[in-house]
Amino acid sequence: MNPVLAELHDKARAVLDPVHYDFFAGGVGDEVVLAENEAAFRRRALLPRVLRGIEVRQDFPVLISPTAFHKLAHPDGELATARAAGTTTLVSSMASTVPIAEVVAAASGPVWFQLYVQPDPAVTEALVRRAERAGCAALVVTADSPVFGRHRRDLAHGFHDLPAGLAAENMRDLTGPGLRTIEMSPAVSWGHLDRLREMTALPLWVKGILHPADAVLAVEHGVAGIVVSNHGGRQLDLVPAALDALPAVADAVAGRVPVVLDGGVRGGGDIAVALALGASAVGIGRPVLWGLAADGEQGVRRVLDVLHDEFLHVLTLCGGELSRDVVVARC
Ligand SMILES: Cc1cc2nc3c(=O)[nH]c(=O)nc-3n(C[C@H](O)[C@H](O)[C@H](O)COP(=O)(O)O)c2cc1C
Ligand SMILES: CCCCC(=O)C(=O)O
Repeated sequence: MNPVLAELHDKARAVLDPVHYDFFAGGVGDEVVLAENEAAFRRRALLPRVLRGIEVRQDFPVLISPTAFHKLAHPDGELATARAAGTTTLVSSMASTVPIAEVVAAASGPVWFQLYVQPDPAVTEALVRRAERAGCAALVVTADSPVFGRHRRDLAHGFHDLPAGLAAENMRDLTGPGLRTIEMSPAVSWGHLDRLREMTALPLWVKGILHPADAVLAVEHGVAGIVVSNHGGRQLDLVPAALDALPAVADAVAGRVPVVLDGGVRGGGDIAVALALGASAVGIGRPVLWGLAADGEQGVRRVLDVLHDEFLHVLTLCGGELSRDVVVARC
């Protein structure tokens, strides 16, 4: 792991309420997948090409993955994350503790809105309109959550709700009192995705694809892009590491839409490996939360800066271009 990210993680662990730290850090079940997401990168080595005479000039292929409840990490919450994002795309969770319009207003780069399709179509449509009005540049539908993941750390702490004063602000005036604000529903299907495409002109991404056949379906249903993700090991503790699922999905998609990988990216070398295995960019989840908890806007900026710097360094050492053949197993 990049040492700056490790330092920010340590600081976040020290400053956060342990219950909130565990909400951010934890995974589902025995946390096998949580560990595997990072371990999968350690199982790969890069086989650099040399003497290619290429000076690296490349956009930073990173998005901020959607994570809920940033005010649990820092009082400025998603406002700090948005300010720190700069030109990096921020995928803002529907479960943000700042309303999406304020997140977009604080950002200088693109903000995408992550959506859990709600059982009540009127609530889903209201959220889409809210994202459109706010000026979001895309919708990201999370597909891997037909039910809430069972996070043992949260269950052990009895952590079920936000502390007084914090709320999932995008839901505030949409769901009646006494309702659990955000619902997950196993009834959500490709038909819902089709209806969303008809409902809005915003590009529609789908997040949480692992099976190549679902990647093909997603392309057939007209998505603008796919996020290969196991939700950071927070949904089903039996799935492969996100990185291990990437090559087959990239093959199935065959360049028709961009494929983003998230889960376990903890350094510039990890970004290079994911790109070589078929990703067009990676998403970063927890490291952003650690930066935010440790040092607010500055902390998030540091996370993005060190990843950018390290990625360019690794890319230069790899001869400037990444393809499948530069990744080998580390035996
Ligand atoms: C605390 C936390 C909250 C999350 N909230 C959401 C969310 O609201 N919507 C969503 O689609 N994914 C959510 N995720 C999953 C992330 O978008 C992403 O897939 C995952 O964190 C990537 O793995 P990483 O943390 O190893 O980088 C959450 C993850 C964490 C750790
Ligand atoms: C309703 C909040 C969902 C957050 C989430 O997706 C996660 O904690 O993984």
